[in-house]
Amino acid sequence: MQKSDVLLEIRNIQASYKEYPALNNVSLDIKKNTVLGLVGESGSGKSTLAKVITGLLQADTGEVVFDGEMLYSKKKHLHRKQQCKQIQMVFQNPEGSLNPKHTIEKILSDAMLFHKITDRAHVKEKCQEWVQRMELPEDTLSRFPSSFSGGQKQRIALARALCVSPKFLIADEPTSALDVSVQLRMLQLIKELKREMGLTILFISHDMGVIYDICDEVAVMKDGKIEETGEKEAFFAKPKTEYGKLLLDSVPTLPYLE
Ligand SMILES: Nc1ncnc2c1ncn2[C@@H]1O[C@H](COP(=O)(O)OP(=O)(O)OP(=O)(O)O)[C@@H](O)[C@H]1O
Repeated sequence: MQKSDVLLEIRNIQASYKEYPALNNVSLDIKKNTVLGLVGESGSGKSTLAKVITGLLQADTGEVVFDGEMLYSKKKHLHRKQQCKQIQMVFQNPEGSLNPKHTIEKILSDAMLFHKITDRAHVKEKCQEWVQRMELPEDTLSRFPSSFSGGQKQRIALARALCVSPKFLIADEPTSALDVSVQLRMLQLIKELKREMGLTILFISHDMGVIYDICDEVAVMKDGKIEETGEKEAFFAKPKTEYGKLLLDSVPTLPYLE
């Protein structure tokens, strides 16, 4: 693999909460235009890795290189604003990224104006485009986050993340709180937007059916370490490690595989 094919290089990251070592020498390459599924049991360090990539948590050692540029190393934070624009995140709980006191119009326009995606004269039009793209109700822009269903809130959070035209999206269990039909539509939307926007995605999930549906590659985490990585098809056909095998064996059904 050529270096230029890689969007995000994570090199030897160690990260801890006080004395607790949550990430132990994690290295991972994420290729441009791919969806990498990050799986592993609860507490294995998946969200911690996401926090390090987004800069929410400072790593103790290691480096993160984004699109050939050092994002940070040796506790130094570089290119903070650039990082905010290029790397966006959606969480299991969309409320976390939606200010309850702001209308959806304010939430979307503040993000686009801050990152200079458009100017004041055109921002409302852009907000409206996102409402349509996300198949949200017509009156969405004048409403507050609490007035939407879980699935709608998650689509607003996705619009909030993608309206600033990031290159990289971290999706941390974005569909796990949704019922199955709403979950399927959300996954379809993510796939469509990935194609349209040329996004690279780190998709964290416990659901191996969802991972199979949306990902190109899989990385397995256990106890703060990467156990194995590989192409999705190869992983699902024959995991390289006992733990990978255990994860697949513990899945009762894989509806997306049928
Ligand atoms: N703020 C925190 N303070 C102390 N320990 C934490 C904190 N956040 C996470 N941890 C610990 O770090 C380890 C990794 O947690 P993390 O949330 O990254 O796991 P995860 O793989 O994302 O789990 P899940 O799948 O349940 O979301 C766990 O043992 C967790 O208890």
